[in-house]
Amino acid sequence: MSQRKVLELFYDVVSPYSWLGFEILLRYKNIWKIDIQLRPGFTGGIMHATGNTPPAMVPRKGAYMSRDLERLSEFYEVPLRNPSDFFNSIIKKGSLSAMRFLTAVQMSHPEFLEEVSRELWVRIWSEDKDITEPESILQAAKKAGMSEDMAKKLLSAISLPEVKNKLKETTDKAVEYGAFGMPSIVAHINERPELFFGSDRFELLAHQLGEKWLGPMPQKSRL
Ligand SMILES: N[C@@H](CCC(=O)N[C@@H](CS)C(=O)NCC(=O)O)C(=O)O
Repeated sequence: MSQRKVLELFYDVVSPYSWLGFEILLRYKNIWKIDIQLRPGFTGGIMHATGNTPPAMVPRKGAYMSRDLERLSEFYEVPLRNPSDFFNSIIKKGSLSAMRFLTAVQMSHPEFLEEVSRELWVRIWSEDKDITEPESILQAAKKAGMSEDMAKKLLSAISLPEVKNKLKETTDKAVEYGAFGMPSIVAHINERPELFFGSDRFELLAHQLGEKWLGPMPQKSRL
């Protein structure tokens, strides 16, 4: 039996394009028979390490991005909605505590990683809600089906050096692969890691994997 190809998805919940990449890859998981490794990282760390800046810091790119996301939301059926105060929620408040929480989830209860990630995206990129306060993170964990006890325990772990180091290690690994932003997908094809940046390279990724791109909703596709 042929082995599933491994794809690492480096993502950050502050990044709306990461949400698209995450949902699309998961839709294709069994169609392309790929093994997806979710790798929560920190965009701020990648930007710092590579001298890059978030695209929306250029006003014209920010305006384009806002319309781009509206169109992509409809196309991919992911309920993205631009936050009312982009600068405050995305740039100023950011996602460090949320990404440390996801790292703690990954380390101790990886079975919740997918759903807690999604609930954090729903808060920040769909419901225009905070993801930085402890109560906000606990709410996301609860909606993901985690018990309050477990969520509180993981939340108290986010200041531990092991958790901080693991997030840094994941971020550094993405940079080592050549990443300069999020999402970054690393496909292990014929033992060679191939980096794909963004959520708009799926057609190319499919080609490289020797698979078919069936559009945004592959389960519904009649191609
Ligand atoms: N064209 C990409 C854009 C992805 C993107 O802009 N990602 C942001 C974070 S939300 C980033 O890290 N950008 C770095 C860059 O553009 O250099 C897509 O459609 O997914």
